[in-house]
Amino acid sequence: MALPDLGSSSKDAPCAFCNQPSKNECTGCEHAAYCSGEHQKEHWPQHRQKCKSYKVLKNDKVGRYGVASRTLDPGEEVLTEFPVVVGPKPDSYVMCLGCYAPVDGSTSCSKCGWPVCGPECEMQPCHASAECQVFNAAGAKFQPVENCMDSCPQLNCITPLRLLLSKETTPERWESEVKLMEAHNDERKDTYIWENNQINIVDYLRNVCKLANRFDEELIHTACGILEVNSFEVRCPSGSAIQGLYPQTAILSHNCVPNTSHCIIAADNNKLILRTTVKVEKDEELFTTYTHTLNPTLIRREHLKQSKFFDCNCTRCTDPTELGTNMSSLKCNKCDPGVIMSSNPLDPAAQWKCSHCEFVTPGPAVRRVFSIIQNDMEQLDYLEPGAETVEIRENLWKKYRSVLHPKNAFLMSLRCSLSQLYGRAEGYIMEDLPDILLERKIDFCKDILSVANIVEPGYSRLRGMTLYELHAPVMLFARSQWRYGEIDDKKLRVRLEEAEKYLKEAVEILKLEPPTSPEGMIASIAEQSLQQLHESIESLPKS
Ligand SMILES: C[S@@+](CC[C@H](N)C(=O)[O-])C[C@H]1O[C@@H](n2cnc3c(N)ncnc32)[C@H](O)[C@@H]1O
Repeated sequence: MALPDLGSSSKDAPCAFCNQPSKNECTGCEHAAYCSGEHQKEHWPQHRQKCKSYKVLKNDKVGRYGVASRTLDPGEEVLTEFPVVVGPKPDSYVMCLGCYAPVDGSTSCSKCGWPVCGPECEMQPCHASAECQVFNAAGAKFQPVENCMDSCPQLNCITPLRLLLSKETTPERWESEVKLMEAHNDERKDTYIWENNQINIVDYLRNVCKLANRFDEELIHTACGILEVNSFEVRCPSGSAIQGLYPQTAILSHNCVPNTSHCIIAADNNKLILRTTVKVEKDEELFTTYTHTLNPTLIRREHLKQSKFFDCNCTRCTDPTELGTNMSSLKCNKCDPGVIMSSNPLDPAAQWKCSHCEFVTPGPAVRRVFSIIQNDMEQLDYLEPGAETVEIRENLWKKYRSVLHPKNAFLMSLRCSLSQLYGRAEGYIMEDLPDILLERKIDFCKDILSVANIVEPGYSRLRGMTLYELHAPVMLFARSQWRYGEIDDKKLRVRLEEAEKYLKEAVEILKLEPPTSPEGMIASIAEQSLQQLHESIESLPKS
C-alpha cells in the first residue's frame, strides 16, 4: 500500500489514533491529524478506511463533479452506497414489482392487482410500502397485456412514483442528495419522452392515482428527469435489467476513457461499490462512462447528447484516431493502405477523408453505414446461444472487414462475443477446438486487449474477462503443439507461464466483482484454475 499523502499543516493537532503531537494533516479529509515517523505506517491504513477518498466540486460546464482527495491506488474502493430507489426502467416488459422477474400477468397482488410473482413478492417493502398503497387507495387498476414480452408503458410510472414517495418517507435524503441532481427539464421538454411521460406518468399519477394534491406536474417531470439522467442499470438475479438511483456515484462526470468502475450487489440490498480502475492522483477528476466504450465516436456522442443532454468533448472524442485505436476508422476502397477518418470528430457533418488518397465522404454518409451495421449487430441480441450464432457472427465479420478498419469498434464488439462463444457454444467447446480456432480465440483476445488497454485500462471488467478468455487457448494450444513435438519442454513452460500471467491478472480484477455475479463466479473458477496451472508448471522438468 502506498505511504500516506500527508499535507503539511501548521496545526499542532494530536494524532487521531495515538493522541501524540502531530504536525501532519490528512489531505483527504482535511481534519484528521497524524503523528509522524513510526506510527505513520500503522495509522495510515486505519485512517484510509475512514477518510473520504473523493470530494465534490462544481463548475459551469458540468455542474457537480468528483475529484480524488488523495492518491488512489488501482482497484481502490472510492465509495459504497445504497440506492434511494430501484424499479423498472422505462418501457420494460411486464415484471414482478417485488423481485422484477418477468411474469405473464397471471399472478397479481391481492391488494392492488398489479403484477407480482406471488404472496412473498407482494409483501416486499419496495412494492407494499410504495405504489401498492397508492393504487389500492385510488382503485388504479393494471390493464392486462396481450403479449407479456412487449414493452409495457403502464409500468413507466412505478420508479418515478417510488422516487416521489421517498421525498415524503426520507425527506433528509431528498433534500441533501436527490434535489441536487440534474433533471435537464428545459432540454427534455421538446422530446417525445416528455410527451409520453406527460400521459403515462404525470397525468396518470395526478388523475387516475389521485395524487394531484401531493405532487405537482413540474415535480413529477423532475423526478422522471432525475431518473433519466442519473440512474444506473441494476441486474437482478432473475436476469431482468432495472434502474437504481445512486446520488453520490451519479455525481461523477462522464469520460469515454473512465478511471472508475462500479458493481452492484443484488444480494446486499443492491449496494453499489465504486472503485478506481487505474491510479488516480490527488485532485485528478474521477470519471465514469455513461455509454458503451466499444462504440465509435459518432455513436457514443449521439447517445450522450440524446440521453444525457451534453456534447462530449473528451480527449478520445476529439481525436480522429480515438487515441490511436482507430475505433471509428474505415478502410479506403479507392487505395490500399488508406484509412478514412473524420476531419473533425466533434462535428457529425464534417467530411471524412482518406489518409492516403483524395477520397472524401460526408459525415452523414458514414453515419448511414454505421446505422446499417448497428442494425445487423442488434439482430444478434435475439439469437439463441448455439453453433449458428458463431457462424452468423463470423459472416458479419467477413461482410464488414473489407469496409471497416481492423480495429473499428464494431469489429471489436464482434470479437468480444466470438471470443466468448469459442470455447462455450454448442459444437465449439474448449476441449474440441482445433488449433486453428484456438489461435483465432487468442488473436481476438489480444486484439480486444490492445484497445481495452487504452479505452478501459486497468481493473476494468472488459480487461478482466478478456484476460480470462485468453489464458485457456494459450494453455491448450501450447499443450497441443508440445504433444505434436512442435515445441520443446522449455517453450511449453514459457507458454504456460504466459497463460498463468493472464490468469493471475484476470483473478486480481474479477475478484473485486460480487461473488454471485457472473464475473465473480468466473473469478472463483479462475482462482482454482490458477492453482492447477501453477502446479502443472511446477511439475514440468526444469531446464
Ligand atoms: C449524472 S449527472 C452528473 C452530475 C451532474 N454534473 C450534477 O451536477 O448533478 C450527468 C450530467 O452532468 C453533466 N455532465 C457529465 N459529464 C459531462 C461531460 N463530460 N461534459 C459535459 N457535461 C457533463 C451533464 O449535464 C449530464 O447530463
